[in-house]
Amino acid sequence: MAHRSLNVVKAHWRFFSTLKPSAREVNSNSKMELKSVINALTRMTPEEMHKKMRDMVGLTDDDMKALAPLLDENDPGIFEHEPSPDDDVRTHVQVGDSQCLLTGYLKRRLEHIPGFPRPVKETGSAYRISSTLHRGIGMFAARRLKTGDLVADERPLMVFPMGPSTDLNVITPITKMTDEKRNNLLNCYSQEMMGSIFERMSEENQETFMGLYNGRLQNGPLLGVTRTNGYGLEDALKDETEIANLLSMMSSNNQVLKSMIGRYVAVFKDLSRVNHSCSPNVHRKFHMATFSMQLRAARDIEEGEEIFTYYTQILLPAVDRAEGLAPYGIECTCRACLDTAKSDPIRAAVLNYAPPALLTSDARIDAAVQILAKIEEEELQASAPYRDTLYHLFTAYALTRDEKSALMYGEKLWLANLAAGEPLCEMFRNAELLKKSPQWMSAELVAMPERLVSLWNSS
Ligand SMILES: C[S@@+](CC[C@H](N)C(=O)[O-])C[C@H]1O[C@@H](n2cnc3c(N)ncnc32)[C@H](O)[C@@H]1O
Repeated sequence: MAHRSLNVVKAHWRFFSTLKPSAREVNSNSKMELKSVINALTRMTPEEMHKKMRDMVGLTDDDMKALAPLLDENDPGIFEHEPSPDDDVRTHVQVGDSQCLLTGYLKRRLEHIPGFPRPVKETGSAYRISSTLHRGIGMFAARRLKTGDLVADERPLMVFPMGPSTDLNVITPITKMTDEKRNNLLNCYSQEMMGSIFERMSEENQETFMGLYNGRLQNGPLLGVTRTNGYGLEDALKDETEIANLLSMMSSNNQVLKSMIGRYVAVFKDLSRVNHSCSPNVHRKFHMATFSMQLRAARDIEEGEEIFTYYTQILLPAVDRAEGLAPYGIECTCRACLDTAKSDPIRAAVLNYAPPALLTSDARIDAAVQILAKIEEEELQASAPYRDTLYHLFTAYALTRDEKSALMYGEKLWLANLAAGEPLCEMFRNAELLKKSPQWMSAELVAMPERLVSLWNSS
């Protein structure tokens, strides 16, 4: 519950930190009074600000309860880390059927999650795995899926660390090597790690693993399969202590090595069959609490449509995407790669779009609406600018009190957050809640500066 309230407060804080410039624009007559109100607001702690706003707009305790995000079932809770000598020692850990090689720190972090591992969700046969025409095996929607629907939730066959351990005896000589020597050494090291994980897998999982596509035969059987099929788990599962250790002791500026330390890769039975598209139709997100990766529909998907994720950054120009896909042996033939003259400028516009803190002028709203249209036309709903643009449009229309447009964008925002696995999504789950959101409440006040000042003075 404390978590929920904190999340609401954080959302309020995020909104109010954008309030200052627009409130000044709204009515220059009450500029001085407004300025002092807003100065006072920005000096408050989030808790104080939250209480003040509640009192001013007359929200009841029931309203606040309804507004609080539902319990985040994937929340792993807080971990107070007590340093221990085995923090950086790697040990084999089995989670369900998954075989993992994790540091002592990460093992303890997982064990600290209440109910770990929490159950993986049933997806009710939302997908099937079968052959594609030109991309080997792929994943397909077995029924119609709506934006935000869960497509798959799966534990990995194996999880292994990307980099060497941060033991000084290992790191120091590595940082002094030439690129070629270092790569060779890291390959041998990774082969060894992979072997030790593989031999612990059940026979069935070993067979499944070896049946996955190997597009990197030059890396050998185990490492080849892993590099073809592994998903980087990024911030969802990482060892912060290894990263902090490395940064404090490494004088070398080797970015590749730095990006590997503390990071993990996971290989899956079904999720590793999902092919790449530069306009992917799902989000993927790993959750520590269930120790599983979820795919959710980023837009509506028809029955029989292929499910696509991304293997490279989708907003980059086609030539840069091709570079990212080359190690997978992929020459992408998606619509965007076939018509780069049309697609590249659209993606550049989306990538470079930086909405002002508040969009309240017509010209700014028009610019955001146009960017949103480009995102939808180019099918980039799985990219971060989609949610950002929806958030800004919802806020702008709430502030300009265009209820119909605000609710339309608010609902899209809720679905987009749900699809991305963003825990705050529940705050916007229906029109009633949208109308009690901080954005909506502030619209009432900012649109009438005199009322804001008098309410402020009386509350
Ligand atoms: C993780 S696997 C995906 C499943 C794979 N298709 C299979 O048959 O198991 C990655 C490999 O799939 C193929 N692939 C994935 N996306 C592709 C695409 N857009 N175009 C062509 N091949 C693709 C490439 O061979 C790539 O190395």
